[in-house]
Amino acid sequence: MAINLAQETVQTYEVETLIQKAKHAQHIYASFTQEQVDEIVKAISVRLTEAAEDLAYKAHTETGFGNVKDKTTKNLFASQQVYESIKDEPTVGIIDRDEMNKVIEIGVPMGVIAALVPVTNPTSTVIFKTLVALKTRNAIVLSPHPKAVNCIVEAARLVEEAAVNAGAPKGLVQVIESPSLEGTQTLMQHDDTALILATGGGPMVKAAYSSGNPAIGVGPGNGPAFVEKSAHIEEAIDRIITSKTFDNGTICASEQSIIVEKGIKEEVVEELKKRKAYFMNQEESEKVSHFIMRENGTMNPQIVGKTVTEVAKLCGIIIPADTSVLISEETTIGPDNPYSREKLTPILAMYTVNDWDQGVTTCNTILENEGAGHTAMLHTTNDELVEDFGLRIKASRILINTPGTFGGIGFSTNLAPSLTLGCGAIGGSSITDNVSVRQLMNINRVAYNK
Ligand SMILES: CC(=O)SCCNC(=O)CCNC(=O)[C@H](O)C(C)(C)COP(=O)(O)OP(=O)(O)OC[C@H]1O[C@@H](n2cnc3c(N)ncnc32)[C@H](O)[C@@H]1OP(=O)(O)O
Repeated sequence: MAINLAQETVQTYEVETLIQKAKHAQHIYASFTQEQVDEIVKAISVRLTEAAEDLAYKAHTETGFGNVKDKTTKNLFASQQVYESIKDEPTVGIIDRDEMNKVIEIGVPMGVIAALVPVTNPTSTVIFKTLVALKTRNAIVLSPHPKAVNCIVEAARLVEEAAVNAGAPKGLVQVIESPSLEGTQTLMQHDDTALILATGGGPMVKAAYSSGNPAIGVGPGNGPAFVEKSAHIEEAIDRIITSKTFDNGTICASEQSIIVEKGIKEEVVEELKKRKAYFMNQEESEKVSHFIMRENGTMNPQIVGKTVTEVAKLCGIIIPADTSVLISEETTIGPDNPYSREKLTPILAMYTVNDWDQGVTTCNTILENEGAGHTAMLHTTNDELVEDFGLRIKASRILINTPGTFGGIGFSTNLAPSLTLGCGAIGGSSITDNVSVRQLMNINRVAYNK
C-alpha cells in the first residue's frame, strides 16, 4: 500500500510538471501571428508525412492491431488530409468580419488541451490532435493508452521537434510516458486543463465527462449498413468489405452489421460470398460469440484489430485462407447478443428485414443498443429514401453510398477530416461534429448596437 501511494504521488508530480511546461509554452505561443502558426503546422504536416510508414510499423508492432499498410494510410490521412482541411482556416485574431450584421469574430486559444489517445488509432490520433491543437495556438498533453505508449511518445516527439524547428516555443507537446489511472485523472481534473479530447474506451470517456472540466468525448460506434432494395448491390458490398477490412476494422465508424431487405437478400449473400465473406453456421457463430466481449462487458482486446484468420484460430473455427470477413446471421438485438454490438474486427452481423420501414427501425434498435449518435450507412439509388433515413435515424453521421470507415472520418465524404467524431447528446457528447479547429478555439464576438 505504501509503495502504491508513493508511486501515485510520483505520477501526480510528473503530470503536474508536464502541465506546467505546456502552460508555459502556450503562454508564449498565444502571441504568435497567423503566419507563424501556419508555418509551424505546415512543418508538422511535412515531417509526419515523411514518418507515416515508420510510425505505422511501430504502432502495429507495439499494439498487434491492424496492419502497417492501412496504418500508414491513416497516418497520411491525418498528416495530409486533415492538414489540407485546416491550413487556410483563420484561427488567430480577427477571423471573420460580418459587415452587414456588424459582428467581428476573434479566435482565442483555449490553453492546455488534455488528449486521450486510443490503442486502435494511436499514431494517427497523435498527428490529428496535435495539428488541430497547435493550429489554434493551444498546447497539448497526451495521455496514451498503456499498450501504445512507445509509438505515441515517438509520434509526439516528432511533432514537437518539427514545431520547434519551425519556431514554436519548446514544450507545446507533452506526453505522459508512464500512463496510469491516477496520472490521467490528475490531467483531466487539473485547473489548468482547458479542454479534454477523449477518444477511447467507454469508461475513460465517462471519466473525462465527470472530471469537472469541459470535455469532448467519443462514445462507441456500432454502425448499421442498410442495403435497401434499390441499392447497386455489387458496389454496396464492395464498399462494406473494403471498409470493414481496413486496418482489420479498428475505425469506430466502420460497419458492424448489414441490414438487408429480404427481396434482394439472395443477391446480397451471393455478392458477399464473391467478396470472400464467410457465413458462419450456428455452431461456429456460437463459438465466436464467446470471444467478442469480455466479462466486464467491454470489447475483448484479443480480437480487436486482428486478421480474420487470427480471429478464427482463436475461436477454434476453420475457414478458407482467403476469407475477408466473418458473418453471423442474427435475429435478436440486445446487450446479451455480442453480434448486435460494436466489434472492431472483421466480424459482421446480418439482419434480414421485410421492407424499408422495418429496416430503418432495425438500424435504430441497433443504435439504441449501442452506438447511438455515432454513424449509420445507407446504400440506395432512391433519393427520397435518403431524406427519410436522414430524418429518422439516430446517428450524427448518416452516410450514403460510401464506406463507413472512410465516410465517417471525412476521407470519402466532405465531412470535416477528423479522427474524433462527436456523437451528440444521445451519445453523451455535446456536439455531433467531426472535431476540428472550430471546436478547439473560443470565438469572442464584438457586436455593435443595431
Ligand atoms: C475515430 C476512432 O476510430 S476512435 C476509436 C476509439 N474507440 C476505441 O478505442 C474502442 C473502445 N476501446 C476499447 O474497447 C478498448 O480500449 C480495447 C478493447 C480496444 C482495448 O482494451 P484494453 O487493452 O484492455 O484497454 P482498455 O481500454 O480496457 O484500458 C486498459 C486500461 O488502460 C487505461 N487507459 C485506456 N486508455 C487510456 C489513456 N488514453 N490514457 C491513460 N490510460 C488509459 C484504462 O483506464 C484501463 O485502466 P484500468 O485497467 O486501470 O481499468
